[in-house]
Amino acid sequence: MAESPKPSSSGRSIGTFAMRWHGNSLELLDQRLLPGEEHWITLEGAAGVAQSIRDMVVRGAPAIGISAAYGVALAARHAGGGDWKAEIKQAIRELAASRPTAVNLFWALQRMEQVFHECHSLAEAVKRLDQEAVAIHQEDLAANIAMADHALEFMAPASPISVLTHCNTGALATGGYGTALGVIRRLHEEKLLKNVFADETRPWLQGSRLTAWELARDGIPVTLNADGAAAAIMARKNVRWVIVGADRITANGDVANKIGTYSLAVLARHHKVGFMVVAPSSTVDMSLASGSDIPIEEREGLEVREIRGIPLAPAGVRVFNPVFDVTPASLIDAIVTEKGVVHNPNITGMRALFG
Ligand SMILES: CSC[C@H]1O[C@H](OP(=O)(O)O)[C@H](O)[C@@H]1O
Repeated sequence: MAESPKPSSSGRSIGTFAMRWHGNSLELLDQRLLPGEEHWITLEGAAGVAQSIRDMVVRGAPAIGISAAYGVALAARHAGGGDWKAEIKQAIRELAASRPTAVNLFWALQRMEQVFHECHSLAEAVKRLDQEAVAIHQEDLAANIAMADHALEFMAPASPISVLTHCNTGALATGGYGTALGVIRRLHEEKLLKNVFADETRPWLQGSRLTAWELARDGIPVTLNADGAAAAIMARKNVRWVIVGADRITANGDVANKIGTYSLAVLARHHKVGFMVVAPSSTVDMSLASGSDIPIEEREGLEVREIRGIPLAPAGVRVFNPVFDVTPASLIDAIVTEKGVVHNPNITGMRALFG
């Protein structure tokens, strides 16, 4: 079971699988080095947190938002005391520029900025921004638990099922339990999980390096597969659901998620396998009408050409490396959030839950 945030005796330390908040510093588990090495990085400023998000030391839409919130709290904690307001505003700008697709980042920064504007002194800002960041973290963990409840009630499997998942949506990517992986954890806890097929999820390998590592640590039955095996698995392995996370969900129910999610949705529809998206409401962006409005991050070609410095392609070959894609609502059977389930998502269903 992934760790849940635990306040220390000082009440200032909140720890989970991927991050530890100490009030004057943030520790991040460097996810670039997993599964081979568990190395923690200690950060004392917003710039370091922004760089860690950009470099994917920490990744996963909710975890990006939570880390950014702690980054703003660090900016207040270590403000020089001169023009402290300018320092905090600059920190928010730097964090907002770290990655473009996961709306959780901007949702969290907006919450922190709202609190910041209510503060009349640096001392007040230090205290209240710390409290708000911790609240964002703890609310995300609570949302993870609520989503698992809603998903189990919605799926209501009569006997253990096999599922397939993509990327990493576990404790490493969230406040400490998981979105899609939280549902998978709950299926296992309820003895309703036969097996999880985990896509390796090229090129960054969140599936082989992170999901397989998380699930194996928790004794959850996981089978790692090449991304290209997903179709054969759906054709032959009696998978009941494909369960994935999200980085941004628009007003009509379109979903941006890790590259490869869209093809899984097409395959699932073809093979009559259920397709479920699990994400907290901090991932919903009702200001965008459809998935075509979502900014899709493209990362360095090196991430495809090499792995840890080992060439996998001719040096300098041109690469197209979008790290997210958009799955149309029409291919999604259910979007599960802590506020409830949108079945066969569309603008009406999304508005009913998110206004
Ligand atoms: C609950 S994590 C949501 C989402 O974030 C991941 O992207 P990345 O690893 O690039 O941060 C992936 O798309 C997950 O599904």
